[in-house]
Amino acid sequence: MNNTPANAVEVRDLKVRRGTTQVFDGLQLDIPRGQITGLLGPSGCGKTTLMRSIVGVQKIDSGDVTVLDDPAGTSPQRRRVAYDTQAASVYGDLTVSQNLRYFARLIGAPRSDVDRVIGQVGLRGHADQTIASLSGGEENRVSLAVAMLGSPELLVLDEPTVGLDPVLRAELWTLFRALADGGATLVVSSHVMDEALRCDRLVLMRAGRIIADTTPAGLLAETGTDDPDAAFLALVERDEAAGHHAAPDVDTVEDADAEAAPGADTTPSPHTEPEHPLTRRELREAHESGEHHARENEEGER
Ligand SMILES: Nc1ncnc2c1ncn2[C@@H]1O[C@H](COP(=O)(O)OP(=O)(O)OP(=O)(O)O)[C@@H](O)[C@H]1O
Repeated sequence: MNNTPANAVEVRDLKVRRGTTQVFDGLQLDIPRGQITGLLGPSGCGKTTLMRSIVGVQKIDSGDVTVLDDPAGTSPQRRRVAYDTQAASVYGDLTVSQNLRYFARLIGAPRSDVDRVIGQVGLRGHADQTIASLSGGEENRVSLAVAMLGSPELLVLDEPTVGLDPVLRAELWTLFRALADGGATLVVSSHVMDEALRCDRLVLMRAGRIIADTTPAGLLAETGTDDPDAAFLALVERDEAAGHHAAPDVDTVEDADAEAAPGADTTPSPHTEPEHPLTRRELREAHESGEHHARENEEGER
């Protein structure tokens, strides 16, 4: 196993089953520090499952996921790794700044971080609005702001720009670049291929496999096109020509609820998604229940 400190994340022989779907069957991946790595691929290819594995909330069957030199999900990472899920995980009846002050206290981030992150996600004008009164895109930006509290070393962002207009998307990518320039490592998933060109590195996934691990320039050069969508299609065709299946076997997703860890908060709420526990949300739950959620990864999915 390569323990190069230059990597923020190392995935070795990862096998993950979700329900009856074998999502990964021996995945290998290195994610370098201080860069923006884009995770791209069609819906269901395993992007979220990989992110969950990196932040340590996904039960794995076998393999190793090493994050910032420790096993994924271990307690040293609680403040060093942030996870922004697809579903915003904030309190609807609190204002933007109340939410951020609350989460800042939980993770021990300086109070001055609250103003900083509200400004960075462009929500200064909405700081005193309740979450329930925000648009979906604004609410997602609050969740992103929560992830940025405490200046984590690794930010894992699941489709952070979904539903945003092109101007806001461009602003957020400028922010991601500034965070990486400041030394942070970002893992960002997206369906939008033109966002791929803003990453330092691209991991293109298909049906639980990595079909390309490259750079934007490498992707375009390798496929002889200047259009990232065409480049991705070319790689998919190449993958198909090599005899790989289009999708993993999916028999049922009926047992999706079985993924909630014992003790996890499964109370339905428009602002939480039990299936995707948030690292900072875990902190909140641990705070509220007095329990330590490191055990979630041990007990995991049933
Ligand atoms: N709770 C679950 N129970 C059973 N199967 C699941 C569950 N969650 C995900 N899967 C399956 O695992 C596979 C990978 O899903 P995952 O959410 O990681 O994909 P994704 O690439 O993030 O998709 P999207 O871009 O739509 O978010 C899919 O086939 C999905 O149907």
